[in-house]
Amino acid sequence: RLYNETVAKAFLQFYDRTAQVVWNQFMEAAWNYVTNITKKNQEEMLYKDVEKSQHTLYFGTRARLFKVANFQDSDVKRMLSKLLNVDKAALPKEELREYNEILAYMETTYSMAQVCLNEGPCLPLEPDLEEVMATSRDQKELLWAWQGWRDAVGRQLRMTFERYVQLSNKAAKLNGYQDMGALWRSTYESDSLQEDLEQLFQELQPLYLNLHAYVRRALYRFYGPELIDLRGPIPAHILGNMWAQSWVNILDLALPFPEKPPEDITKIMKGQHWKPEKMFQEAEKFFTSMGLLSTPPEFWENSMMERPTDGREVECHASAWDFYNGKDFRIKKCTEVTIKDLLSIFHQMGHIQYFLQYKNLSVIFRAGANPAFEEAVGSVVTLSASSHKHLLNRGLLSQQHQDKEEEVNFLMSVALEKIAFIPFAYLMDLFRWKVFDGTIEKDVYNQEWWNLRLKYQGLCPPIPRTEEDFDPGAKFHISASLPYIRYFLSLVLQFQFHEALCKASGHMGPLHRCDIYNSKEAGKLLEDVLKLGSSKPWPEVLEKMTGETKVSTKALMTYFKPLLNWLVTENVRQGEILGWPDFSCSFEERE
Ligand SMILES: O=C(CCC(O)(O)[C@H](Cc1ccccc1)NC(=O)c1ccccc1)N[C@@H](Cc1ccccc1)C(=O)O
Ligand SMILES: [Zn+2]
Repeated sequence: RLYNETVAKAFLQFYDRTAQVVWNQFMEAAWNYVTNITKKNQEEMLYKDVEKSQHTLYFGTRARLFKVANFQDSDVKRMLSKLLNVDKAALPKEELREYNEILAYMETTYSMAQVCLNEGPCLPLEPDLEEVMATSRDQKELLWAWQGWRDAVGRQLRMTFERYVQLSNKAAKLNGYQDMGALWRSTYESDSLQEDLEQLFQELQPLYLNLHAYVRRALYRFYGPELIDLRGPIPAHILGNMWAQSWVNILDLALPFPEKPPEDITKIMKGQHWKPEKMFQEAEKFFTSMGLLSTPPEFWENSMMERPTDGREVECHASAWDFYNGKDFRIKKCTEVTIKDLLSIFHQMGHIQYFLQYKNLSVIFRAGANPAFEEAVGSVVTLSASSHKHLLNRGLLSQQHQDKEEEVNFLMSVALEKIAFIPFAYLMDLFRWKVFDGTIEKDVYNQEWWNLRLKYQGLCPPIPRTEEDFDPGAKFHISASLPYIRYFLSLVLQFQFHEALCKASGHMGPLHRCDIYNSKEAGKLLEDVLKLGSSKPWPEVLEKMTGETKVSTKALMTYFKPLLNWLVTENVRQGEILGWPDFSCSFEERE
């Protein structure tokens, strides 16, 4: 039967109306589960997931019947093509059930894991183990938390992950993809994605290598030669973060001008009696100050802003939720009153703003132009929110702190967050793409993980690792089957966005002093991009925002230029070796 364009439009309207109901029911069930982890709530979620998959499969198979080639309406063609990928719904019933149980098991194991002190309490990751990793300067205590977490999570997921890979690849093949990595990469609609990513990574290498050498020296000064080799990789447990993905918590050890320490904003927040709700209001106020949309009452009624104290088990990893009814939007976060959590809430509120802006589109287009755009929206606002100009304006700093040396100190704090993150965000999916395409076989998962950690981040595990361990599983996104390359791309994009929004706001001067707060012009530019959702190819959307159609590291390099100059001078002065040439993460063979 020749399906024509008119029929296609009716088909897509029917899809849209039914999808809103089915997706809303699934999101409610998923929300009930992650905010109250019980067997019953898991069963309810798995049931709603099956219903969602049946709906997806019904429309996915029928979308294939349309001869889109001679259709006129580009929206209709784009919508139909997006329906063709049914993801895991392509699996036979029993395997879909097994797959969903595996996904729930991995994510729940991660969320419920704790590390127990010999006699005494067991510590969850948030806030306790993260607090240890951020504040302890005792490498034995850091090792206890680092190893304990990997024993409690990674080791438990190893076998399940192997089956997860098999079923993921089967689902990908049933959708016409080589493997699940190919399916994940397809969301970027680019046939040169991997080459483009490698190019971006290479451009950022000088910045990372100089930061790595400088931080290695700082850690050497504090922990001494028994822990640090000035020509080698850095042990992964002393960087201030469970995964060494952000180094900002060791700023005190790496401050370029220690005689001009930055103010402790967390202390100021606590002194001003900030509460989680006020943190959320502060983030929302940033968006409304730009003329963007405010959150509806449902947001304030239904969000989970703190870890519950009624004994419920919850998933604490922060996330933003769209309930696909144009009204109900939520954030789930186990908020602590810290500057780190305030900035994280800005990031989550960026997801919410995207939901609000595209809520009148078909559900098919209710997504970011690509996943990196989704991640970049909240992060770009964070760049302004964390500027001294903004913090001073909001009463979170008592003075501007902008003499030359304080400026280097500030840029160092941003670099320890953003530049340290680059190789981590890049390798996370380099690892999984290789696992999915079979380059990394299951009997070498852990050593291949550490090969990548050495090659890209210049890190080594603090103690010998075996193939009973599964260290990648100790990171949320791997336990939750969440792609990660979006964060790498977002890191570059957010500076490109920042430059464009700062220009629109009429900002003159260095990028790191720009604050787009209150700028209606920047708000308008952002709004025009966000309300497109995923209805247009992302290069078109990028051009609307920045005038460019390609992701470029230029803005990021401009932002950090003053710091790179200082770092190069400092590293030359110290005679540093950049990188970790000819090193492996070897351990003396145990006698
Ligand atoms: O994981 C996050 C923040 C959580 C999130 O907002 O990206 C969240 C991840 C998530 C959790 C559960 C289910 C799905 C995704 N993403 C969202 O809430 C989200 C993303 C896209 C659309 C709608 C919501 N950040 C990453 C990377 C990062 C980002 C920013 C600063 C530092 C580090 C991390 O912590 O490693
Ligand atoms: Zn995010």
